Amino acid sequence: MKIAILGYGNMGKTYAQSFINSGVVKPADVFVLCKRPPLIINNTIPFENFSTNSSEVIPNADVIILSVKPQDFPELAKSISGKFNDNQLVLSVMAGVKMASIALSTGASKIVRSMPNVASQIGMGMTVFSASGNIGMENLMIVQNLLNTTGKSLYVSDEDKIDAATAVSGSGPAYVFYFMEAMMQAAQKLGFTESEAETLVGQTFMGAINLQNGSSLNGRELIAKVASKGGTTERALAVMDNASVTEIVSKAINAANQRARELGS
Ligand SMILES: NC(=O)C1=CN([C@@H]2O[C@H](COP(=O)(O)OP(=O)(O)OC[C@H]3O[C@@H](n4cnc5c(N)ncnc54)[C@H](O)[C@@H]3O)[C@@H](O)[C@H]2O)C=CC1
Ligand SMILES: O=C(O)[C@@H]1CCC=N1
Repeated sequence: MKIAILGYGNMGKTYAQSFINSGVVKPADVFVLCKRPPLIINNTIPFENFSTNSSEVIPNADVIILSVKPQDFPELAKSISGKFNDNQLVLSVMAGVKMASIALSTGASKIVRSMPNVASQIGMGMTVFSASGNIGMENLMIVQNLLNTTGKSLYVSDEDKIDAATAVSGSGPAYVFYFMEAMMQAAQKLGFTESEAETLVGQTFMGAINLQNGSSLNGRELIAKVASKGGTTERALAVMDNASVTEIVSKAINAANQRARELGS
C-alpha cells in the first residue's frame, strides 16, 4: 500500500513512523508533500519521496493523508483540487474540517475523517473516525488497520461526534498535562524540588491509570478506596467540589467542541 502525507508536522510524521514501524507500509511507499524540502531526514523514507509539488506525490498513493492545520487547508486544497482518482482514499486528521467541505474543495470522493491524539506518537493514541457513505467495509478495514498502528480506534457513523471526540480525546492529553502541572506546582510549594515533584506526580498518574484499567470499579468507587472518612483526600475533594471543578471541566470540553465546529464553518 502506498501512502501520501500532505503536511509533515507532528501528526504527519507520527503517522508515517507508525505505519512504517508496524510493517504495514514500506518506507519506500511513503510520499510526502512539504512546504520546503527537508535538509535532514532522520527516518527511513527515501529522500526522493519528499516533494513540494503535490502532482509528484498524490498520483503515487492509495491513501492520502491530510495533516495540515485547518487554517492552512484552503491554500492546500487549491493546489490539490482535481488531482484525485475515484479509487484513492483521503484520510483527514484536521480538526473541524468536514468531509463535505474536503470533497467540495478537493474533488476527492472517498473521504475518512479522523481525530487522533498526540499519544499516537508512542502507539498509545486514541483515534475516532467516520467515513463518507461511498466507502465500503473493505476500505474501512484498510483505514482502521492503518489507524490501529497508532493505538486504539473507534468508528462513529455520526460525523458530529468527530468534533466531540476532538474536544475529549484529541485535545485531552493537554488537559491531563495541565492537571499534572498544577499538582507539580502545588508539590513544589510544599517543599519538593521540581524533579521530586515530577516523580511524585508522574508515578501517581501512572499508578492511578493502571489501577483504573485493571478494575471493574467506577470512578466514584475508586475514589472511595482512597478517601478515608474524615481524612485528607476527603478534605481536598471538598475544595474541588466547592470550586465546581467537574462543571469547569465540562465547560472547557464544550468550549473545545464549539471551537472544532467553528474551524469547520
Ligand atoms: N497535534 C495534535 O495533538 C493533533 C493535531 N491534529 C490535527 O492535525 C493537523 C496537523 O497538526 P500538527 O501536526 O500538530 O501541526 P504541525 O504544524 O506540526 O504540522 C503541519 C505541517 O503542515 C505543513 N503545511 C502547511 N501547509 C502546507 C502545504 N500547503 N503544503 C504542504 N505542507 C504544508 C506545515 O509546514 C507543517 O509541517 C491539524 O489539522 C490538527 O487539527 C489532530 C489531533 C491531534
Ligand atoms: O488543538 C487543536 O486544535 C488540535 C486538535 C486536537 C489537538 N490538537
